[in-house]
Amino acid sequence: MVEHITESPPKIAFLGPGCSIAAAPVAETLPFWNVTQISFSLTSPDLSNKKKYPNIYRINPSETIHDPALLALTNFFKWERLFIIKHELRIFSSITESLHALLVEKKKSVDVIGFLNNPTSAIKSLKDKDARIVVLLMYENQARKIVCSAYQNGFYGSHIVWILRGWYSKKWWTVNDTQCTIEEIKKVITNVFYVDHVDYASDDAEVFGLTKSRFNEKYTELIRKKNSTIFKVNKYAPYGYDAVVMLARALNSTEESLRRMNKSLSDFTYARSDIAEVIKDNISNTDNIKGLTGVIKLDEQGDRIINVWLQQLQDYEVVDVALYCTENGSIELMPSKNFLWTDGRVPLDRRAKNDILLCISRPIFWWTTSASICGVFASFYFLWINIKQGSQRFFKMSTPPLNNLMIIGAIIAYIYVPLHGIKSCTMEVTVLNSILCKVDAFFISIAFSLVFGAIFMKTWRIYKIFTNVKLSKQLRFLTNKHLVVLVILLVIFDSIYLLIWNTVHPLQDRIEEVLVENHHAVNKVYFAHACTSPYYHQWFVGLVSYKGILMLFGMFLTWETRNVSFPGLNDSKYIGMCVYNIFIVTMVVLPVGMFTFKANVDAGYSITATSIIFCTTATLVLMFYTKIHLEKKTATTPTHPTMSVDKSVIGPTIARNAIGPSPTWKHCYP
Ligand SMILES: NCCCC(=O)O
Repeated sequence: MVEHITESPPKIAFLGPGCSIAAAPVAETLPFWNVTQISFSLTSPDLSNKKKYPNIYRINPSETIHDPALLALTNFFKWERLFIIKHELRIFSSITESLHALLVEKKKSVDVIGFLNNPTSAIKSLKDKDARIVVLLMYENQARKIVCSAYQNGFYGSHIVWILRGWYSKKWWTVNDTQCTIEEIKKVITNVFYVDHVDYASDDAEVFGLTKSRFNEKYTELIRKKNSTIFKVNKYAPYGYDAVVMLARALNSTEESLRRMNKSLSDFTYARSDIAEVIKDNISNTDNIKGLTGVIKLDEQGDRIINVWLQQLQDYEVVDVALYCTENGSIELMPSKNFLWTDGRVPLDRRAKNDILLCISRPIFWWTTSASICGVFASFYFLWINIKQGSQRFFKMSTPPLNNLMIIGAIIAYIYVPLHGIKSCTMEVTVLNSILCKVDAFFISIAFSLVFGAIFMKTWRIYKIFTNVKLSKQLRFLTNKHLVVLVILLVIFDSIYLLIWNTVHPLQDRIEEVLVENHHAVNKVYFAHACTSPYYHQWFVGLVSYKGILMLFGMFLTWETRNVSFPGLNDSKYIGMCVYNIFIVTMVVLPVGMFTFKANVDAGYSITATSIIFCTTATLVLMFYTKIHLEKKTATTPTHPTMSVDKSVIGPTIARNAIGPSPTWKHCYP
């Protein structure tokens, strides 16, 4: 620029330069010499700033002309989630600003990722965010880097769409300046769109002696004769032609205007701002003249108004598939052209979501329900035996009232199993399910208190009998009535706890996301019904803690009385087995079932239901079947209660109390 300015004759106007990063400083400086500048290829939105660049006029449109066209393209395919990758140059930052503002105004989700030299982190970020629709704002050499990095990082496929600027050279991916081969790059650019302002008029009218087809022939011929590694067909060539035409016309009309003022263009010096103003006026007024690129219309910023092509790369050839009409915002589809997609479908802007509700399968539900029904019948049978045989020695010694409570607990536990699995399996929360949630919690909690509470009380009494010196005083509080009352107190405590829980933070049915499977084009999201409440975990831990403490204490008592062997306390061994059984099921199997439920509803429910049925049945069998068996056996061969205690194991205290049936024995086993 300085060379041109300093060399004679004085320059009235500049044509170019070709790239915004070179043109911006020129455009900022030329006004000091009163020189006008015409652009045929500068697209930076910054150059529309008339305060900063008062002397530049663009025969070509600004990049912002593509924004509404790109918006229309995304609307056409219902893409709402977009990613912009920009090269950190001023031109692309300003393009990004205007595009981002428009997309956000239209409620699109837009994520902008910038890069300077190494595109790897940008690509990794796209991959992490599962980007699908990616707009590239960069020169083509950087686009090749991006695409190569996408290949190297496996970020490509039929689900990804790239939207590029149409001013890249025709086969821009064939330039070998990356670490990828052309074939590798071609694997990435399977779904590519260009937004590209129109470069030729629709008709073949003559402009200054040349039609567009003749111009194109001459231009391509010229390029062909040149060194093909340097000279490539540039889409701005007809704009260059039109720029010269427009400038020539403007200078002609300027001369006319100046003549009326008794001035001439030949009077121009760098100090003649008056002449510069007339030139600028005449450029601004060259509206609606016909050029090779169509009718030339400039907006108030001196930028060209023109339609935009929406093009698609089909079989690695650019195809005009639709025309965006800038003035009315409509899209005109090209009748003979279709959008083509590598897998035959329009890619989605995000993984499709396929919601699947997991339900307990019918066979599993019916199997467990059948087992529970059998359990209920067995429980009633044991209840009947317990009541009927209550006066028989072995039943009587095992505390029939506690046994009754235990059987009632077992029945409730059995009923819990189908109740837990019967919840309606629809994609909506129902009132019935919420009621079942609450009932479930009451059932399992009360069942536990009745079954384990009864067993615990028995163990406790055995422990007291064999470890307490002042047995007579203590046993007054270990009568059947007292123990039954204690079990009922546990049930009351449970009920109060659950009532408060459900009043303060009611348990509700909810549909929870339990698993997400990421497939290429679709996200399978699995849901299941779950009972939950605010502060669920805190409430749950509270309930389980007190039951856990009771259970640990029960374990301790069972361990302490493990060597007691006395036919009068014939079920102590079985009580111990029940306690271990309940402990393992409650502490290990049930939590496994709860956690498995999240990954596999059927497996989770099966584990939970089976463990409850097994644990309850084992308890009933151990506590009652053995007694029935013993009762039958002793009915045929009468035996006399004897007591044997392994003194070395149970220690002196137990041994001392275990010398013989105490007079207070009757208090305990009336
Ligand atoms: N329109 C292609 C060149 C971009 C620019 O530097 O203005």
